[in-house]
Amino acid sequence: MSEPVPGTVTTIPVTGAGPSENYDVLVGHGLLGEIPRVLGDRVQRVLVIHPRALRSTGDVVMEELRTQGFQAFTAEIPDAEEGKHVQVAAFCWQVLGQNDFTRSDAVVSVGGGSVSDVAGFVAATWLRGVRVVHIPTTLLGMVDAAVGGKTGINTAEGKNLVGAFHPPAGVLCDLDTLKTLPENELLTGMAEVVKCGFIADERILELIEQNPQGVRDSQSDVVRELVERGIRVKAEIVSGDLREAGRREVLNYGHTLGHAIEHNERYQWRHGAAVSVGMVFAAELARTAGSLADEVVDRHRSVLESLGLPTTYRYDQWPKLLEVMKRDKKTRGNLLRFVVLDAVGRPRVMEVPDPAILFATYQEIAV
Ligand SMILES: NC(=O)c1ccc[n+]([C@@H]2O[C@H](COP(=O)([O-])OP(=O)(O)OC[C@H]3O[C@@H](n4cnc5c(N)ncnc54)[C@H](O)[C@@H]3O)[C@@H](O)[C@H]2O)c1
Ligand SMILES: O=C(O)C(=O)C[C@@H](O)[C@H](O)[C@H](O)COP(=O)(O)O
Ligand SMILES: [Zn+2]
Repeated sequence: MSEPVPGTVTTIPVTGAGPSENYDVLVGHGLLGEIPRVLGDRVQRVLVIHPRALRSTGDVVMEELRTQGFQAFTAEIPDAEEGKHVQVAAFCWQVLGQNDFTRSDAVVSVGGGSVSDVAGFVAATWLRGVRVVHIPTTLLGMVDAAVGGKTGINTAEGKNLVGAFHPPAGVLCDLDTLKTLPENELLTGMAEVVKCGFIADERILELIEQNPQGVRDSQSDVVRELVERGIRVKAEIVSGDLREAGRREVLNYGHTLGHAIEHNERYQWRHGAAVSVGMVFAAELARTAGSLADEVVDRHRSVLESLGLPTTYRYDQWPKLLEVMKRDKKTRGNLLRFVVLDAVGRPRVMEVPDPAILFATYQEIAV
């Protein structure tokens, strides 16, 4: 077990509706040894949920837990979006049941956002809620999915349609785990970092623009700064609105079209890639409405394309995308709602009652 390097652990606090919903996100190297402390004294049994690709990290976590006197069990789940399925949740519930997990026991997720989403949902629903600790192993998981307590699974009709708000007891972002992450996964995760840049922290955009090589190296100083800045943006927003009664919706920037594209691609596109197209669409929508300057729209394309992310989608798919977007969680009745910008750092929600406006905007990104 690697020991944390003294002085290099960053702690970012997140607050919920009450003290039991407060937790810390730790960023650093060699953090896996922190798990027992984050789990707390009362926990006896721990279910470690991970996909096959993270088996060796899962084994390290299991070993650490057993060394510390916990009863540790494992559930190996299908990879990526295949894991966000009700049958996978049912499998995990079965493992919890067969091993007598009580309300004082816990779940640990080891993996990307798909794993923290389904493991968080399992923890939220088992006995109506047990502790969960997330160990994100993708950039996207660290800056976004593991933080904030949104959990969920997909259904045939759409993305994340079933879920719960269930804040973790803690999040351990061990940057060492990113060493094995393929570059494509690092870059698709950057889409959510760019999102944080556009909605709240322009310095993020500058860092990406100024460090085209550094952003491709998961162990670089600039990636660590981006991870920490992304987490701070998310932590600040969810701390005021855990259950998405209002402002938290801005974290959905680019997701209305993005989720529809993921569904349309049968989840063969990564989430971040779809959100990248969705952000350009949202920027064009704001330009159509006359609220966003041309140069900010252009900046969306230049930043995202510098990361190798897509910014266009197939023209003939519009009717199918529109159907799926009607089930977006921001929709109210028949009214579609989109997060748009008035400027960098100034997001708001825009209601779009006229599908013709959406179609006209879609033509700006369609190929
Ligand atoms: N709950 C939230 O707030 C929230 C926020 C953002 C995204 N999400 C969800 O997160 C999911 C996307 O997460 P993601 O991009 O992390 O994808 P992912 O979890 O599907 O992981 C992507 C791939 O990377 C592999 N992988 C993970 N860690 C690795 C490592 N260290 N080394 C090598 N391979 C590794 C996985 O096995 C997988 O094949 C989507 O389902 C999205 O909806 C949720
Ligand atoms: O945390 C949030 O709130 C977000 O919207 C973050 C998104 O990046 C994330 O993809 C989230 O899972 C989307 O949530 P949904 O409510 O649109 O399913
Ligand atoms: Zn997202």
